[in-house]
Amino acid sequence: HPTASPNCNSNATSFDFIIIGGGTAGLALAARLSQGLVDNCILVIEAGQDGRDEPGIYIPGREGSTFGTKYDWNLTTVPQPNVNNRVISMTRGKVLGGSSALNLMTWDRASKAEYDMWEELGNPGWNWDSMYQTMLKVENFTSSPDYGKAGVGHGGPIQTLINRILPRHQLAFPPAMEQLGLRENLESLDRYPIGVLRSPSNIRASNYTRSYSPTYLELAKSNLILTIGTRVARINFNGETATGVTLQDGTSITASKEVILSAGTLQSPGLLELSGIGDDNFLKAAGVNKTIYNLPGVGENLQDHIRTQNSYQLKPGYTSVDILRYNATYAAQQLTLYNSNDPSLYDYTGSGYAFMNWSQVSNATASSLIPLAYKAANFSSPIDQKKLTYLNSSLATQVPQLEVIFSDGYTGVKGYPTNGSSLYGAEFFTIIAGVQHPFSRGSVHINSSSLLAPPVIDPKYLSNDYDLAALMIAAKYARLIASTAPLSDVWSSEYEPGPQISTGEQWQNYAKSSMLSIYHPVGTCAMLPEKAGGVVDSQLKVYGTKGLRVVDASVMPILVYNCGGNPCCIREPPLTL
Ligand SMILES: Cc1cc2nc3c(=O)[nH]c(=O)nc-3n(C[C@H](O)[C@H](O)[C@H](O)COP(=O)(O)OP(=O)(O)OC[C@H]3O[C@@H](n4cnc5c(N)ncnc54)[C@H](O)[C@@H]3O)c2cc1C
Repeated sequence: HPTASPNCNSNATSFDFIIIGGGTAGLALAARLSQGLVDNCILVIEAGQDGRDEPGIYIPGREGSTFGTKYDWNLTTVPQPNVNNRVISMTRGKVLGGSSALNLMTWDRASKAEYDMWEELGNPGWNWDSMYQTMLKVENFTSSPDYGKAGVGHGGPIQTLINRILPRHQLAFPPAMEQLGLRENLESLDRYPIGVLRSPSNIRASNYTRSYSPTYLELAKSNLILTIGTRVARINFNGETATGVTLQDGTSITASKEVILSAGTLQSPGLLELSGIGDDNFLKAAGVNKTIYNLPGVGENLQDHIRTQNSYQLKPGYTSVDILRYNATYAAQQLTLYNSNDPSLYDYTGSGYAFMNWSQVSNATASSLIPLAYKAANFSSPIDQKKLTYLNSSLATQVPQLEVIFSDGYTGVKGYPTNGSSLYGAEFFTIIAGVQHPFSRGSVHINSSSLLAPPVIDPKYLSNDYDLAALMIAAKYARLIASTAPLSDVWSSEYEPGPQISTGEQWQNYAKSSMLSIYHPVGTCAMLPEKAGGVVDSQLKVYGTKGLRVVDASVMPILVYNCGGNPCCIREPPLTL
């Protein structure tokens, strides 16, 4: 393709647009800008390396193997007093593609009502109808008899499919959920997700590799310049106008039109603060000398999904992905099959899902949780008011409150049995149960003017009785699911938490000791009116500035069920430029 200008190359020191962060949203936006503004020169600056040749990233069945490696920012929360003072991992991709390189490849979408709520919160144009059309443009679904026709897109860059590998014992999950009153829903991506289903995954059908945001680069023209392994230290300003960025090594690069921040929910706020945009008090305490704009919403409103997980030992005759961890010969055979593009256990991604509201757990559950929600809610917060609406209006039947994931293999907190122990070599499945609209909202801020100081992440997990009770109910319900036929026929014992947990107090303690994040932090540069704590307006422009936007999952004002900011959730341009 012809370049915008001969000066649009990697040696340039001036660009039209600079995008900070070549992650999920950053690369999608960069490619669409490149296509739409062919005369403009666009620079993407990504701190991580290119991981497209890394098997831990591209082999679906190796999902999770990159956590804690150089591809992960290895962020953690501060100790969380309500979960036994534990420090919770906040896995985030530090690699081209960002967290889409590390995520678990579940391709799903929230309910219509949850997107419509963004508009009701003061963001004209951000509703199901407009976002759905652009979300469909993201994907190219390979049709399957195991999934419906509505809700899937065709012709987009991200390849999605129904996984060809299905653990035999997972076949018992949908009928167990149906026994518990849930219906099958094979069009879960089309407005109403409630039901039990086999979820699509973002995998390329041609070679069974992860299909994720770097795929967008294939759409880009040569006016897109990508710099990897380079960290932005701050955004530069002339008065209130963003003029470019300074890199970690001190180099300055100019943006003549816009700087676009896409460093993710946990790092975009810090870059704003280091650049002088945020709550004046935080900036001063951290040693940031110059305030460009006092914007107290920066880094606040942190919301995340929470989960527990129960694990069950499979009866003899069932093979789970656990075999790949203890049987090296079998694992090598499966890898050979994978590398020959034959069906292999390494194709595996989680696909057993159920979404439901509290009444579907039981009417008594809904009745007991609603008063706790009213106690937990901050009535001056529009976010909390909307969360109450989900629970206590006609929307209660449409908006999922509980997500259940049938996860093959052991994915608990206690740990897989150690080599030498009697259960080493046993195989498990895990029922993960996630609370979708918790009321806890926390924050992420800098506490130092040094770029290298990790952000102070405090999600305030389980800081109210609703979240704790909901998580406890979720854990108990996971046992009920496992104990319902025909799923009850495939396992011999509950490995975690174990049958000794039975009283209300014990379940409560289990919820506290086993709670984990489900990796969907959002909301810290919220798209809300400024007086409601917003950081960006409905064009994603940062209040009090010119030439600066934020486009990543941090702008989501209110958590949507399950989908944490995958491109399936993030709207593509056009915005007004
Ligand atoms: C383990 C895990 C599992 C998940 N599973 C799913 C799933 O199955 N389905 C689903 O829909 N969602 C899932 N999610 C959520 C989803 O992946 C994220 O919400 C989404 O990827 C966030 O996109 P983003 O663009 O906001 O941020 P990111 O994709 O994280 O992008 C931020 C980018 O900015 C870069 N960066 C940060 N600071 C700087 C700097 N100073 N200079 C330059 N670059 C910088 C980072 O390296 C990164 O590449 C999961 C997430 C994780 C972590």
